[in-house]
Amino acid sequence: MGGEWGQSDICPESSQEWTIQVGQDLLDMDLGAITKYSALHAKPNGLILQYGTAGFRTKAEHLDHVMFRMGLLAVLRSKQTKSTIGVMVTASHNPEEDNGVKLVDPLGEMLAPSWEEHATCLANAEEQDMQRVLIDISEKEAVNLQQDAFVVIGRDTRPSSEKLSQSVIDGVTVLGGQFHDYGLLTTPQLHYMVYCRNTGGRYGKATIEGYYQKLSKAFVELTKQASCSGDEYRSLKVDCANGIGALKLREMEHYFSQGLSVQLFNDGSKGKLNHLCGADFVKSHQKPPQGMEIKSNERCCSFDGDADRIVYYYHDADGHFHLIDGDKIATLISSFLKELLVEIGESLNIGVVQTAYANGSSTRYLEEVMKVPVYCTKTGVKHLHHKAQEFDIGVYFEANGHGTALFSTAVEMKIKQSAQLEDKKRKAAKMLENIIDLFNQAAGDAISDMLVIEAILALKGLTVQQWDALYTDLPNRQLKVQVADRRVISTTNAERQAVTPPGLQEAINDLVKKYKLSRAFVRPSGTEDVVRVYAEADSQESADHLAHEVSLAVFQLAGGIGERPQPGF
Ligand SMILES: CC(=O)N[C@H]1[C@@H](OP(=O)(O)O)O[C@H](CO)[C@@H](O)[C@@H]1O
Ligand SMILES: [Mg+2]
Repeated sequence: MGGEWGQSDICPESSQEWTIQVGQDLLDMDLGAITKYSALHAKPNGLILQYGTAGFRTKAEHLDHVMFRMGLLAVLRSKQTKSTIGVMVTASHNPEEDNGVKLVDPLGEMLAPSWEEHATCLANAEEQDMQRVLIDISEKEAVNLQQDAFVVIGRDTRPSSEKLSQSVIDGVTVLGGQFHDYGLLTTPQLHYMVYCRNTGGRYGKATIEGYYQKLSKAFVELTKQASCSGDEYRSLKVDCANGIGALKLREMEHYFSQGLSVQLFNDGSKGKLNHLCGADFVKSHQKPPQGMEIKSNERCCSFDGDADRIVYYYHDADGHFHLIDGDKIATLISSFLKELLVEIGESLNIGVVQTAYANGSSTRYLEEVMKVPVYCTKTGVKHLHHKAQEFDIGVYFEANGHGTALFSTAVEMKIKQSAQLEDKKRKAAKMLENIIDLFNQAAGDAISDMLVIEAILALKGLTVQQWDALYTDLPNRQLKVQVADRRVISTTNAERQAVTPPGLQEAINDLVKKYKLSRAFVRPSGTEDVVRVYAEADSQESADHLAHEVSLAVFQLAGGIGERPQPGF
């Protein structure tokens, strides 16, 4: 995982005379108090962490200082944006012993890139440099320290999360920020709270009740219109990864029970968080979670540890496992939305955003059958989210099940005018209005996505097998390779081609040529200290061979350490 020990080369040194430049309002920061409290959350000497794809993540025992400092940073960001900022304590699908933290920007989005750099500098500053770094950030970002600050905090169910979120609160308070601690929340619920608070309640009420009511009302309205409402459509098995999703789904289920009954598994009452269960396990092992009994053709889904990802699956009559991942979820959602737009008769544009991990069959189906434009961005939802904002309706999903749909103000305006439309169009517009309310537009959300999917399946009268049959995934394999320094690999073209080290891309090109319908790429992970390898081909055997051969090329050309990658999985 992310933690490294050594010298930080990330933060520029500022001038020795910085004290002279400090304006009067900077001195208003109670620097003495910061130093005093910071010592209580001391940084282990030499520990260096990087704000990665999903914030900071490492072993929980190394994170106390990071939490305190992210409390400080959230206050500065709140003052600068004159908005509420969120801080979420979670390590999502990573093991229970890990933890992590990420900041949520005013519209529920991921932290802006320049502030990610500040986060890294602040987290890595040695005690004696803390004041300087804080002042540097305030100066660079022209933070008005007189401004009020408000921070909202949420945490997952990890044993370490409560204490770590208290350290965030310490950081917020020492810089004079106000806060609201929501306690246990899913990550997307915290994003929702931030979005609500910064849009004057227009998006919804910033309470857990407000979240449950908004989504459930939309879901119940939608499913009322479904003509197929047999039991088959009304029950779903949910693997909650022994995480926060179980608590929140249990609280919420009675709000929507007239439209759907959920049966919860891995609800945290006995098993360990993310252990042999959850969306990440199911997607990467391509097998069902432990602790869930699946009868043939039953519709099942898995959340990850902080409930921002979801994948579906079922066993066919022969007992074969079928995974329905984020790509197929995006396909179902975008085809439904496209049909609604056609019915309403509006020429609004719709686009689907994926990453290099999207299965080749999904991209082909979307482009060639559905005639929907598809775009590829770098891994990490912030990239997909950003791209999706360019469309009237932007649907984005990572193959691992993290995603949502975004709707522009143009769409919302058109729907408002729908009262003047003829009957059939009005019905479609009403449906679209409810679907918009059902999506969490601040972030990918397992609970919200689950309800969207369930509503669409019911409205279209689709079984899980019919959904799965939209297209057939190309067999694929993902592997990890250990190297001394994964930064030796740099990529371009939305991570689909390696630029360095020299010779690596040429080697991959030669290997790919040996297989049919094949594709492969490598990239350094943003959340683990590994290089990820992805390969797909016309058969599982070929995909496995190709992935193995590419792993060997990485090992040889990018400074592999430990044992050479072995064939077989
Ligand atoms: C291949 C893969 O699934 N990568 C995941 C993983 O990122 P990496 O940078 O690959 O470690 O964690 C991210 C955060 O949860 C998620 O956004 C991303 O999709
Ligand atoms: Mg997650």
